[in-house]
Amino acid sequence: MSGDDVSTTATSTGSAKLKVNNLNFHYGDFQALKQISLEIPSNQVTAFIGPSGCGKSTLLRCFNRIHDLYPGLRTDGEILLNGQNINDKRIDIHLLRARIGMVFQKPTPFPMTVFDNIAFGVKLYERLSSRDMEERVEWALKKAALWDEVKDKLRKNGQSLSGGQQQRLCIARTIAVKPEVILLDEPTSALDPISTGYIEDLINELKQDYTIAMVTHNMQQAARVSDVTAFMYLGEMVECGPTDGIFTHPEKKQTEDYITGRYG
Ligand SMILES: Nc1ncnc2c1ncn2[C@@H]1O[C@H](COP(=O)(O)OP(=O)(O)OP(=O)(O)O)[C@@H](O)[C@H]1O
Repeated sequence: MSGDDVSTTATSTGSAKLKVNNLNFHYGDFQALKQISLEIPSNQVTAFIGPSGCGKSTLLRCFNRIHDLYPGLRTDGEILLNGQNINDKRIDIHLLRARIGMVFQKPTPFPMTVFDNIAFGVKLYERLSSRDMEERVEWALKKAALWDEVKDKLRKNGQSLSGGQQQRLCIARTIAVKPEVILLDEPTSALDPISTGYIEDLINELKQDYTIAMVTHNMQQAARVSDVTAFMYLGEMVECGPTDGIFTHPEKKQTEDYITGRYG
């Protein structure tokens, strides 16, 4: 565990919640991330963009060590969460995943009731009375802007909701354990424009309480919802900075070519 506390490090956009230093990642012989360094500021939305296969999802998955579940994968370098290196083998991986929650591209509610979808994760970390659990479930559903639509369906199977509702249920499930960081991997790519609008509004609300890192293929979405944009190419971090600047006057030609649709 690192003794350095960088949680107050000032960046151009705010204090860093996550700080990545010289991160490399290998799938067997293939190096998917090369010397990645960046800061993810607190209470802001950082969007990762770049052509297919450039390593966006791989990087996001490094932030809560999902790769640990699979053999043959290798990582080196540091990822500091409030100054603590999460790649340190002494880190409690379950607690880490409570602090850094993840929502995937395809809505993945558990095959259980709406209520239990949320209560399940909370029970892994906390012992709550029935009443407190009911309050937590309601709180999470309200935060995820889903409560009004499901308050009479709490005992229905979560998988019976619409796709957009299922994705908000997954966001509610993530929020319910009170994480510090929420990772969103193309959270709207399976959704219609109305559901996408809901999720984008929600992301905007959630950044008041959480730090958000998201992968998106949709450049308009990155421009609409993110404060910071990171452009990746072939496993490298090409450019990272305030979203306005990246979209109006990128420093690197590769970034400009990508955002103007010249490749990718
Ligand atoms: N399990 C795996 N085993 C081997 N190589 C992998 C594995 N997962 C991803 N890769 C490779 O790592 C590179 C980065 O993949 P990754 O999924 O992170 O890219 P991405 O930028 O998120 O792509 P997309 O936008 O298409 O989702 C790609 O070349 C991919 O083929």
